[in-house]
Amino acid sequence: MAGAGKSSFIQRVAAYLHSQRTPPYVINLDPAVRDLPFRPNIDIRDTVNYKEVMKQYRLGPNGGIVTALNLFATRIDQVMKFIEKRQEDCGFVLIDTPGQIEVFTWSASGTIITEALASTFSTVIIYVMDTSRSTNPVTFMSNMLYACSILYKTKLPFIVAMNKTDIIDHSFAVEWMKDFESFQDTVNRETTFASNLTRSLSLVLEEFYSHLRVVGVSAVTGSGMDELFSHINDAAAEYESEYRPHYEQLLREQEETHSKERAEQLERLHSDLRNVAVDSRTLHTSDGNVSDAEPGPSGLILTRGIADPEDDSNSDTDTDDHQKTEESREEPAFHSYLEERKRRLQLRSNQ
Ligand SMILES: Nc1nc2c(ncn2[C@@H]2O[C@H](COP(=O)(O)OP(=O)(O)OP(=O)(O)O)[C@@H](O)[C@H]2O)c(=O)[nH]1
Repeated sequence: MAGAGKSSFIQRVAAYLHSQRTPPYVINLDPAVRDLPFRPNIDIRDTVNYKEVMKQYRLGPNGGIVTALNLFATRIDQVMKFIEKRQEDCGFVLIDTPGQIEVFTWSASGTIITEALASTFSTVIIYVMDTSRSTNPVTFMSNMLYACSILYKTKLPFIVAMNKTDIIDHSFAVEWMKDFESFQDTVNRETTFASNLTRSLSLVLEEFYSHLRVVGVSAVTGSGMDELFSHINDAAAEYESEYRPHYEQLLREQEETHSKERAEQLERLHSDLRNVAVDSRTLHTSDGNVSDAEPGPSGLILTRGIADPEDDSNSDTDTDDHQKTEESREEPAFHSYLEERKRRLQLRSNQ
């Protein structure tokens, strides 16, 4: 959520990795952020001018961010190449995303970017939550619903980083997740519609909580980093054992579907060409012989337009008929003309 401390968290994680002598590769995907507490290696703001996008397309702030991300998503191949190049010397790639859930998680470009990354690299989602602003059970539940929807949308290994533990310890939230009664007791103190809904939802989320990795961190003090990385390593291992085979299976299925479609298209092409061949029936091989066999498509193309001497001699078209008739009429006429000329000359010589 906005202001949860995502950018501060990235900065803290990057500092931690630097201290471990494994500097990360950092990408900023938030086009609307004004000041970043870290220097990204790739920054969406270098590619797309968010303010200009808003002006040109007459959009509001969220529309501007979505459009900027759409434009950036068209370059994801290049981003992937940059990451691949740096894979040797960077063990981790940190990606800061826009906070609004509809802008990244539920947008087409957000999905394209996530899937491109997740189909190639060990990808882990970290949901940064503002612990100090989640002490109210209704706000806590909103945060959990956000987290849950991101998990179900991305279907990737997932960690909840409860940030700002320097302000308040996250143990109350962990207790609410583990102990349903304790959460109900807190909610029961309120009788609003939101609290009734929250009570029902907590039942639904029990299953989600049971598989969740939760860690308390402070982007300001840097506490919780060791535990966070232990969770990240677990999550990465989970990616390799469960998600990668799943993605590879999906890729194989996609490839199979494509090759099946290609084969069907080729088959359609063959049968179309066979239909053409049926019309012409008799075909001529390249050596000039007549073949009754059905040709392949290339045979048909090669023999098209080759002249057949027999056809020429036996040609029996309307035009030929017309020429023959004319010639047969012209010959006796010419004879009688010559006869007439001869007769006149004889007459003239006799006179
Ligand atoms: N006390 C305390 N404050 C924090 C912590 N992390 C972040 N903050 C403060 O929370 C505010 C928001 O932090 P950001 O890192 O900008 O949060 P963000 O989620 O990136 O914000 P948006 O990009 O606006 O969504 C800033 O004033 C930070 O100093 C923390 O661990 N403890």
